[in-house]
Amino acid sequence: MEDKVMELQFITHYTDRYSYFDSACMALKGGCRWIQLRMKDASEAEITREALRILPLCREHGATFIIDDHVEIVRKTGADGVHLGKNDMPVDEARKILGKQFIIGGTANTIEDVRRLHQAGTDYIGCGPFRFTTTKKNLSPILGLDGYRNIVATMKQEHIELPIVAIGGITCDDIPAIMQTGVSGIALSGTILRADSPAEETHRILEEIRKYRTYK
Ligand SMILES: Cc1ncc(COP(=O)(O)OP(=O)(O)O)c(N)n1
Ligand SMILES: Cc1ncsc1CCOP(=O)(O)O
Ligand SMILES: [Mg+2]
Repeated sequence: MEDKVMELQFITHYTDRYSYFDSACMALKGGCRWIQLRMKDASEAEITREALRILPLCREHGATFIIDDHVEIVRKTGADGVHLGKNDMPVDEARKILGKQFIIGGTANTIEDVRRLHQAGTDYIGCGPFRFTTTKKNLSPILGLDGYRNIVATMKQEHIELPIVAIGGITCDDIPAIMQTGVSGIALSGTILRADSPAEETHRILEEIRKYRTYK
């Protein structure tokens, strides 16, 4: 996976305003090239149906397509990868099923989580929450800027090289400070879905991230 793709991951979330497909369309229109289909409380059949609509759209835009939680749906649909948290299938088990060709992301809230995910062979880490958000139930403790600074510093000391994507309640105004903690990118949902123009907001967010991002 190209380093450049890891700048912004748009995560879908149920709203009365937009379908999952429409929200993915708007993020892609705004220039995002990394989409995560997250459909909490939906059946496997519903997630599979939506994934099969969004996958060709991501292919047309040269975007990476990740599905939340469901290793088997990723394998069946040929999506690019899966995102797994502490209550999902362990990353090493998912790796045995998916092999090296698929991307596996993992959720971390502490440096211990990062170490464990690194050992297990994760490709990137969604690290958060930055602040409180209603998009996810049962949030882990809030990290804030200091949380990211400490995690990034310890990773450097321990030579752990893994892209860290900050997540949780992030808006465009937060991006300069978060990017300056040394994280690789940003994952978000609500701030794009609540915007008057989600595509324009995606574009604005990407421009902000790019001001602070150094490409390897
Ligand atoms: C990029 C990214 N980071 C973290 C998460 C959260 O995953 P998880 O802890 O499994 O919680 P749910 O999203 O499944 O509710 C994520 N999805 N994406
Ligand atoms: C999936 C997830 N994991 C931690 S916070 C979060 C939700 C991110 O969405 P938002 O940007 O709306 O807070
Ligand atoms: Mg999960």
